[in-house]
Amino acid sequence: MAAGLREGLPAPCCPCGCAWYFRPTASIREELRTTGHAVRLETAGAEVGVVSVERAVTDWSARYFGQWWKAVEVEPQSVCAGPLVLAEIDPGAYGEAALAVTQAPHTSAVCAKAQLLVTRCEESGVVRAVSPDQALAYRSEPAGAILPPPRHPAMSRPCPARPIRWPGPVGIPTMACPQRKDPPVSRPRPVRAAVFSAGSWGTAAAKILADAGSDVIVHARRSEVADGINTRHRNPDYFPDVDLPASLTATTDPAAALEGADYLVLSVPAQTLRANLAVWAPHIGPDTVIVSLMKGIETDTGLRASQVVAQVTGVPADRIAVLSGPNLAREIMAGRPAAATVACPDEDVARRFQQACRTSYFRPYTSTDVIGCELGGAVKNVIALAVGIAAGMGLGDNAAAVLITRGLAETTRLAVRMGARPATPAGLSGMGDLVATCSSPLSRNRTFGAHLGQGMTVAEATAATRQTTEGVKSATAILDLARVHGVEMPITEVMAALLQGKIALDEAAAALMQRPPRPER
Ligand SMILES: NC(=O)C1=CN([C@@H]2O[C@H](COP(=O)(O)OP(=O)(O)OC[C@H]3O[C@@H](n4cnc5c(N)ncnc54)[C@H](OP(=O)(O)O)[C@@H]3O)[C@@H](O)[C@H]2O)C=CC1
Ligand SMILES: O=C(CO)COP(=O)(O)O
Repeated sequence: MAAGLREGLPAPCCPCGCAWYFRPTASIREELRTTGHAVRLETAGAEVGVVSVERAVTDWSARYFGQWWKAVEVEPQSVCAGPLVLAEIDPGAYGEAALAVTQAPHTSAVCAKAQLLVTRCEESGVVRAVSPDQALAYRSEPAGAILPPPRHPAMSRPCPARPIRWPGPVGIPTMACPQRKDPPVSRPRPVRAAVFSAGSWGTAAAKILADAGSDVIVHARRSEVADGINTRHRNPDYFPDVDLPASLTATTDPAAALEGADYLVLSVPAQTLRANLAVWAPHIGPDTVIVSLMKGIETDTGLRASQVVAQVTGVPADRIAVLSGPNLAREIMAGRPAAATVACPDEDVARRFQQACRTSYFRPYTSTDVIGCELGGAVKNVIALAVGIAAGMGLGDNAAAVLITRGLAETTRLAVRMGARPATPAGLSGMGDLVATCSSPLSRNRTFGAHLGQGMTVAEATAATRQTTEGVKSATAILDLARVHGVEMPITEVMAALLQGKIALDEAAAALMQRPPRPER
């Protein structure tokens, strides 16, 4: 298996004519052989080599697969592949692969607790697969060798393996995660949660967790916010009028916040996640579960927040959860009832977090559909912008209802095409959040839209908005995803054009109303 490869010649390589996006060139083979890193994974009956130019990839393989199989670091020259699997992590190449796989007849499977969409070319035997949860694409060739076979007797045996020394859990053969110091133990409550950051939703989520009995520490980037929480039990900037539980503390030190944390709960603006997380990642413990509260799509990559988390931290998908639903922070701070969905490929992880954040006023449900939950949360912000515009222009309640209903239709189309379960967009993270956000004057996205509808420019509306308005940046990223996946999203398309200054308000309304008539789907 060769992973993390970014160059190569796109070449048609199946008799069926399917063009694949990557073929290892001779120079890449040489680079892998000379400067690459390799890990051999052994089970009782099989062996596989992972070779990559990026150490992070082989480290991750050892850490992840080493929990079940024997993992040893070896010289890359010792790896001679028979069947060859290429794994591609480049977001652009992943997007192309996802499109190719989803447009061909394909099946859905679960591999390492993540969904895998698989298609096979009968003639060539080439298997292509994408894991939407992890933004990983694979291509398996029935034969081929990525590195030259050993040429002399000294090389005909595997190179002396360097064992990765960490104790495996009892009963599991050999090696486990290099970062794991002890076998997993069940922790007595209270669990410890570190909430990054101290904005609207971070503060409300911290309050929920503390009210549920968890030991909660908030990471604030400004010391005056941390001081306010520690000394006056109030968040002076976001909720100066609401008392926080006295047990809730805050710090500006990420290492202190993450010390012994069972959960890292992330609530920063989606476009800042990658850079922030890179700084925080070294302090994340080997067993810490990461929970994303964010409802945005990264503009440069088209990745969902959980995918960014996986990329930056190397934490496996079954330790990354998302919480999403109709959760206007101000209402939750007032103790008004709300519900949400906790989604994780590992339902046990989702159940544990469900327990950790269950209160008399907050009712979490569980799901394994991370894709559906995250897309529902991201797209509803764009639809809320449109509903806000309609409200600002005084277009009436019928128009709002049309936008919400057709907004749900386009959310569902995209989510299902990207691997979500069709029922998820109809749930709390989809329709539930869409209704709350599009109806409430508390919504920042709806309010931003209303400003536009009343005649402000995008720059003026941005200046008038202090808090995070994810839909403004995510609209274009979602539209790009729609195009990659061949899905029609007319409201998103019009919103992206409007936000980019390509069309005016009246043109936007006309563009939606004058679309060719069609059946309701
Ligand atoms: N508010 C809500 O009701 C809900 C929000 N969400 C989602 O939660 C996420 C966060 O939103 P929300 O809490 O509302 O946003 P806010 O604008 O209220 O708070 C943002 C927080 O992130 C911090 N922050 C801003 N920019 C940066 C940066 N560049 N680096 C590090 N920290 C930064 C802010 O710190 P500082 O104060 O120092 O600027 C603040 O603590 C979004 O994805 C949103 O869609 C989800 C459900 C409900
Ligand atoms: O996500 C939210 C409610 O669930 C908050 O929406 P806004 O970001 O538009 O305020």
